Amino acid sequence: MGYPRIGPRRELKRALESYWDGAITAEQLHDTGRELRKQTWLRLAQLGLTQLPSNTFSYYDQMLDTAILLDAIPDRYRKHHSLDAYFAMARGNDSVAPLPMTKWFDTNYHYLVPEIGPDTVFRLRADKPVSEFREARELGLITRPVLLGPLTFLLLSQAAPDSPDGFQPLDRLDDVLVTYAQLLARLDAEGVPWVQLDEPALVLDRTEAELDAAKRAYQRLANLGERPRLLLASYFGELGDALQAIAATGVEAVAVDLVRGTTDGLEALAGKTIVAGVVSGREVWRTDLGSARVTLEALRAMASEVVVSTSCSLLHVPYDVEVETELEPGLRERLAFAEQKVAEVVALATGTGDKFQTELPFWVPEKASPKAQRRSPYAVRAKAQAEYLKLPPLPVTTIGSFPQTDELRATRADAAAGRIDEQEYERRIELEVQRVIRLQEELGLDVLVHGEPERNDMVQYFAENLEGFATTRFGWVQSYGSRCTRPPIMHGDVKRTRPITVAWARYAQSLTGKPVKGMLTGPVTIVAWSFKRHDLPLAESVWQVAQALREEVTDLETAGIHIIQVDEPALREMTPLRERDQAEYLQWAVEAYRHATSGASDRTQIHTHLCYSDAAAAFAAIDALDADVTTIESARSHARVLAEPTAAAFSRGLGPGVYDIHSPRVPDVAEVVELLTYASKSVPAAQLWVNPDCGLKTRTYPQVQAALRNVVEAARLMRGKV
Ligand SMILES: Nc1nc2c(c(=O)[nH]1)N[C@@H](CNc1ccc(C(=O)N[C@@H](CCC(=O)N[C@@H](CCC(=O)N[C@@H](CCC(=O)O)C(=O)O)C(=O)O)C(=O)O)cc1)CN2
Ligand code: MET
Ligand SMILES: [Zn+2]
Repeated sequence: MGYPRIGPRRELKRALESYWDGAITAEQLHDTGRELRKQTWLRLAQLGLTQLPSNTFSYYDQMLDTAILLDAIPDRYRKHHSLDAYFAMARGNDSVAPLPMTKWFDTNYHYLVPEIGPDTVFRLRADKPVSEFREARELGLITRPVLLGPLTFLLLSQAAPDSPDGFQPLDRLDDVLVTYAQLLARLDAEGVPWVQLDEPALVLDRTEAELDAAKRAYQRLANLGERPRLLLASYFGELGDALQAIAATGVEAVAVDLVRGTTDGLEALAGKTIVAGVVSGREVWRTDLGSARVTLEALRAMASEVVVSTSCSLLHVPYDVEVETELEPGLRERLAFAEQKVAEVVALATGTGDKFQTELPFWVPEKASPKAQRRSPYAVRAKAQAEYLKLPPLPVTTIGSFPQTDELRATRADAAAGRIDEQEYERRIELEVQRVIRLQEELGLDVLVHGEPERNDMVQYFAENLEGFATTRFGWVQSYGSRCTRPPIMHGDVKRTRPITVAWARYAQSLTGKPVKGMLTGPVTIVAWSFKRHDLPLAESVWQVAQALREEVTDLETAGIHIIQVDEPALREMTPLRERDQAEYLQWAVEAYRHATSGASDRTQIHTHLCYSDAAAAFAAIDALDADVTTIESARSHARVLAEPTAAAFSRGLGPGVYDIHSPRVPDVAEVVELLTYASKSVPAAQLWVNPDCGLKTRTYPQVQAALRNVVEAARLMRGKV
């Protein structure tokens, strides 16, 4: 369905960042891209894959590539040269802000949200799919170009700012289809035998009108005279009601996710090819080949042809487990990354390969745990905290991380390679904590943080310090653009064997008379951004992490930390895609969060932080977390979320972000005052906090210093007024 593209050693990341720094030319960047594509196709062919995808490469994001393919480029980006326009849409520049970025379904991958208006002119710019097809053909390989389908493209786009009320990008379906039809004709003329159209949006709850649109769209494409054969690819869940709509069209093949879905109802696809996604593209356990064969056998009775595949693109897993020589061998042999998964697909198709069975213990659910609850209700705690902490109105704080400098990353790399000993490592981190504390005191912040300099990543760091997780050396997975994470692998029961964050928090607190906020990543987020177990319900894994965090909260309190933040930026991301599954998830997710935090005494203030989340939709869940203070991302959207009735009903501490940390721009005082003035209309002054949108780790010190100075100044101006 698709393959990682960042490079086995993150070659694309390095090339992109060098290009953005002006250190290499566009031609050199293209050379890296070409080489990565070539290596990928050759490797896939060598592994025995007979149907190779193309056009799955991207310099930043496939959604953005599709907007370019259709020439749906907002005017403000048009004055730039094409590659620069592309990166301006992706990252912004001095004169123009980027397109918004958001989560791709329930993954940790982020896409750019195109803008479609009633007047957007669609025009085919087929260069990329055509040239990638030709590149592979020059290597002697015929590929299947992969395109984002028209439904998913429009359903994930946003209405351009000047659109009339009620306009939806999907209203432009007919016009977009004209361009897709031209594209299919163009690919046909190139000799392309098959085209894959990705439609993951069809596995979500869809209205009748949307299902009708899907049926109409694919009927129309299928009825074209000159076209390659069409593979409509669904993934991340079951097609449900969309199955009938698609079955009624003339597409030759349909890909179905048989890891998250079943074969139920697939008889509807009789006469078509079923591309059977039996190897998970989302998790890293070896496939149970025996039960996959049973599934494939069942399908043979339903379809004219069965093709073996992964459940979705392999973009979401690392390249190769063989290079992870430091993993415990007993664990490594149970794992499959992209290369191993392709080998599994080939083994299933050819009927070869060992009959590897993942025999894991069956989990017996424990008795329901008692309700996790703080000792007193919020109002009582708020009073105890106000008396104890004596914070000024509109307290100023940050979200946790300070800039991750090259020196810090080098320090971590030196420690890992044994070039410096533990003592020297700790000395360097102490110096960084001192610098961060001093800076915050100078700037006049009210609640300080230690800056997270010891953490490589907010999830990986905890995983490295808990039992039950393994971490990799090269297992990078793209999160957005050039940014990657190495998701930890949950493979056993999670246990905390020693305090994790306490020593650094205590050290930071010893340097200042102001309160230092302890900093933990929440149970849902730690699990969401890890590879999960498959022998244990998700809720149980999350609960185990919650128990470990609960112990950490108690130790932080004992060490004299009176404000503790437990971040849950992935709370919304892990929400099941279908509405019918959402209530149950929210219940156990919230329960786990409360288990992690409810050991705290009344006067300990619990903060939580959410970002990349549609806070308006999440306010009810946020309220249920029962945290004393919640900080959310809002600067980029000009705090519009606060206009929602759900926000007005929110009765706890709330810190809407006033500094967009995803941009190098420094907000001025007037701008922050304006945001705070707006916020103070819906949030009572006694509840309002002042903070950036998110952590500062991707920014530089000069930016952070200037921005925080303005934020503090704005808060002081506001204190006189509210
Ligand atoms: N897990 C996770 N998911 C998340 C987020 C997050 O913070 N964590 N934030 C949101 C947005 N996603 C993001 C994802 C990644 C990064 C990010 O900055 N990633 C860094 C890597 C972070 C990391 O793990 N760094 C390690 C390893 C650094 C490294 O590259 N080391 C070199 C060697 C360095 C040297 O020799 O100097 C190497 O291994 O090759 C460290 O600092 O220790 C990057 O791609 O550049 C930011 C946001 C949502 N999802
Ligand atoms: C993606 S949310 C980040 C929260 C974390 N405490 C930080 O500041 O980096
Ligand atoms: Zn955040």
